[in-house]
Amino acid sequence: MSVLDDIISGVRLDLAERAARVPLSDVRRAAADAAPARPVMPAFRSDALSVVAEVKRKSPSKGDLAEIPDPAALAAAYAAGGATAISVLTEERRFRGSLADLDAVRAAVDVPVLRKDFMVDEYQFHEARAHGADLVLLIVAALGDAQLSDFLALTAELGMTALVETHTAEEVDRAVAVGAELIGVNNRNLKTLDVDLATFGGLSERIGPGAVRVAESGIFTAADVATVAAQGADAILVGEALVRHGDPTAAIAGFIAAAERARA
Ligand SMILES: O=C(O)c1ccccc1NCC(=O)[C@H](O)[C@H](O)COP(=O)(O)O
Repeated sequence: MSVLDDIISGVRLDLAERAARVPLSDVRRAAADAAPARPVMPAFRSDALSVVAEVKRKSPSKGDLAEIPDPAALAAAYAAGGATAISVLTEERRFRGSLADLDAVRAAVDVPVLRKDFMVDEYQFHEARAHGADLVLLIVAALGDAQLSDFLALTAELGMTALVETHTAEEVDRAVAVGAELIGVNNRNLKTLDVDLATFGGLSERIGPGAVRVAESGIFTAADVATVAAQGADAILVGEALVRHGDPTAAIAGFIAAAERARA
């Protein structure tokens, strides 16, 4: 079983437990009653590099990263540095995230908030919206074609935007074919956890100019940002480097400046 399969097994167990406590009909109602999702794409289509800054306590590849006792304060620091969106890991077993983190972050910032999880069931989309998510993650490797298309449609129906994550040429083609507007290339292979920053560069052109291109994972330095920006990244998604940084506000501002220099 791959790491991704293993994570998804745990996600399904936790989901079954939540669904037994709160039926889908209640979650649907809560989603319908939630404040509308914030617009996402205009900010991502601006000329400057967009930074999606992640609240990440722990990961399967690195173990414990940071305590983050106050995710709202961290998110506010990210927004102050110019983050375009905040990614909140809500998976509990492997990342020590929670829906409570999502609630806290959504209440603390005005920028859009991504529910970063392993979305495999309709329930999670209504749940994401009920907890204020403006974006959700769709991992192409975890979904069949019909699911990918249905979940993209459900995301839009709920007023949210999908970040459609890929790692191979075939997955990029599937993301483009389904009409994804925001396509991520994860430099981390979720089956082996190997990280190779060159993955983005190898797939960027294949995405083409129609979608916003997001370079995800393994980005630590201004030089890393310059590399992916020169390869066509419109946005970066960064977790570990920011949660371990003493001054995440300055780090994000530095990433944006590095991209500007690389493109000049
Ligand atoms: O981070 C992991 O180890 C991981 C393992 C398996 C599935 C997903 C995983 N991470 C989710 C992410 O995509 C990253 O948190 C995100 O791209 C930020 O990565 P990084 O900047 O390298 O922390």
